[in-house]
Amino acid sequence: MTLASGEVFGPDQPIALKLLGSERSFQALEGVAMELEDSLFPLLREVSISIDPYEVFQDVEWALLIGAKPRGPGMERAGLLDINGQIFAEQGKALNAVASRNVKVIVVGNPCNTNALICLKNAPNIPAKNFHALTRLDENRAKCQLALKAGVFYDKVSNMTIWGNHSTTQVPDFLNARINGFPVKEVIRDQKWLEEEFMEKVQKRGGVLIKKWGRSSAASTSVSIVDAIRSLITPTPEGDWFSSGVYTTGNPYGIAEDIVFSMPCRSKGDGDYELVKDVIFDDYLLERITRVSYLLIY
Ligand SMILES: NC(=O)c1ccc[n+]([C@@H]2O[C@H](COP(=O)([O-])OP(=O)(O)OC[C@H]3O[C@@H](n4cnc5c(N)ncnc54)[C@H](O)[C@@H]3O)[C@@H](O)[C@H]2O)c1
Repeated sequence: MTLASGEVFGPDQPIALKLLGSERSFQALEGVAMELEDSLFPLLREVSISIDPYEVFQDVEWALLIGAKPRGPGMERAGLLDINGQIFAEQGKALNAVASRNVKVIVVGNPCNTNALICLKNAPNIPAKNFHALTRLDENRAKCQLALKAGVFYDKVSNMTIWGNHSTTQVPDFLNARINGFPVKEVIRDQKWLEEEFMEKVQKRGGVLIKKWGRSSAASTSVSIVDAIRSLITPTPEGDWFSSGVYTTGNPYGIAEDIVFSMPCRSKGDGDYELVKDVIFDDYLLERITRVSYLLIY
């Protein structure tokens, strides 16, 4: 709805929404398409549905890969990876064959870092830099927790990096984050809270929400997808940055090459990004980043 309303790509940019479904979700998607059509969005010029990624991805400029099989009771992580690996390998091949050469791909379906890596490996004709794993929801959650603790509005929290994976092993970086322009540690003088409560709250928030609500977050996830797109098509405010799970080859931090890892990014607003160089590390942060990059490789 937000995409169709013009709030993301601007009031002068007509859009076509192509929805990729599975056989099981086709009817539900027809319902979604009806909702979109009946909303009479002036910028929405086309809504189409298919279960064939080669049809849906034809010439697309933005691909939001959300559909994935959730982990069911008793299912091993390896089993989930196997099923989702096949989905994202097929979608990567289809993007490689028919999407715009400039397509930006945001992988939401979990495990999103691994799925993004599988997808980009199957799309060798599209720059690996164009693939993102969504960690913006984690960034937003971290900003929210810091704002609540400091008693400020959340827009006062900046420079928030999520390092690593969209999972409980992620590293929310309170060393580089700022509140009202000051280092977090100068505003929240409670190292124990930062190292223990804050980290755990952000890492486990998704799971806690599922327990309470009975399903995974939907509203805040869609807001974070929109935030992630906006961050790539709007110049990043001076001195600030955003987090995204991106391809590590050539990274300046010493993180293992050839994986997808959430790192701090800046954009000129042209859809592209560069990694931020002026971040600082201490032993606590380095040790945690090393641990999560090790977990992603092995
Ligand atoms: N990265 C993040 O921050 C984040 C946040 C929330 C959810 N997620 C993940 O996003 C995914 C979707 O979450 P959800 O709550 O909407 O799950 P869901 O189970 O409600 O919906 C998944 C949908 O994908 C469809 N689907 C399955 N395989 C498909 C395929 N091959 N092609 C097209 N569609 C397919 C299913 O039919 C279903 O309708 C999950 O993997 C979830 O873990 C990630």
